[in-house]
Amino acid sequence: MIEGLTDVRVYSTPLRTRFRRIDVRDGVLVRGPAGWGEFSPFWDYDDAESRRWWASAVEAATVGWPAPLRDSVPVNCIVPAVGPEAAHAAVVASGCATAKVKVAEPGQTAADDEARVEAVRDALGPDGGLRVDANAAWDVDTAVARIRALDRFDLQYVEQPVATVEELVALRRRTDVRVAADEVLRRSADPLGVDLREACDVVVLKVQPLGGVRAALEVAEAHGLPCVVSSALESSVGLAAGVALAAALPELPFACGLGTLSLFTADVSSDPLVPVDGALAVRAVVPDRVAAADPETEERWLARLARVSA
Ligand SMILES: O=C(O)CCC(=O)C1=CC=C[C@@H](O)[C@@H]1C(=O)O
Ligand SMILES: [Mg+2]
Repeated sequence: MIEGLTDVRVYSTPLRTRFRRIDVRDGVLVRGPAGWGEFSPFWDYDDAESRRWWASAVEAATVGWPAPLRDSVPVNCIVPAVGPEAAHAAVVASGCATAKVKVAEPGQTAADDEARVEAVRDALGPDGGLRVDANAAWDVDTAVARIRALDRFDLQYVEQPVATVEELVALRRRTDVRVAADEVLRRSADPLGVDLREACDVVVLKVQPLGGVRAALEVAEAHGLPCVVSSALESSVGLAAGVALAAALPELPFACGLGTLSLFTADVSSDPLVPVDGALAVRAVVPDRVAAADPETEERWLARLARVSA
């Protein structure tokens, strides 16, 4: 057992829809004097990159989070790379006034993206917030053309359309649509030091990849741009850390990307962090319903935890 921690539980849950090229989400939940924390770096992250994810779990379990400035956090509905009917239904079922749509999925076409985004605009109505996330898939010319086509449906912003800071800067000179930075920040070795001036209008903050709520607050302060807190596709335990960050930010101008439990077939808690009227309550989560992972998954996570926490 790691010092100060009283419980270590491995969870594993199938996703409803393939997302980020995975079908099952798994991770470790740890309990300490301040509550529960989640450690769930994706399997394509190496041990060095996973250290910030571990720091986030340790913060949650041992010291907890800064005092909240609000008691609920508006969230967007997440729409994976599904067909237009399923996209429409996901938005309506969510009750959220804002939606984020995945675009540029490998194997899909520009027409697939446009049909999905059109269906989401239809479901939201003209006043809803509609953003897209390309996960760095485009080059600058492609991004300019695709964003122009998708902005027929009135985009709030486009998240990580191209891969690098330099490309973001070049793109921003050629589009009027707001640009949000995600991967350039969360996968950077130095999230405080990345030069985002001229690269984006919005910063996406994710608690685990940035090393905890306090570390993410420092990143927000360093960049001085409007922030959106998003999940790293976590169980309710990890989502609670995102909600705590969103609740502690001095300003929260946009809905947050924390409405991702709809992608899970089951949660670790009998009181899951799902949006009610488009918002999440700021509260602690107790994982009282952890479905045991298979022995091989359990073994893999405990070995990973031992390496990363060493
Ligand atoms: O931002 C949201 O609404 C949901 C979270 C989300 O999209 C993501 C969560 C986890 C991994 C990422 O590929 C993805 C993202 O790129 O933002
Ligand atoms: Mg993103």
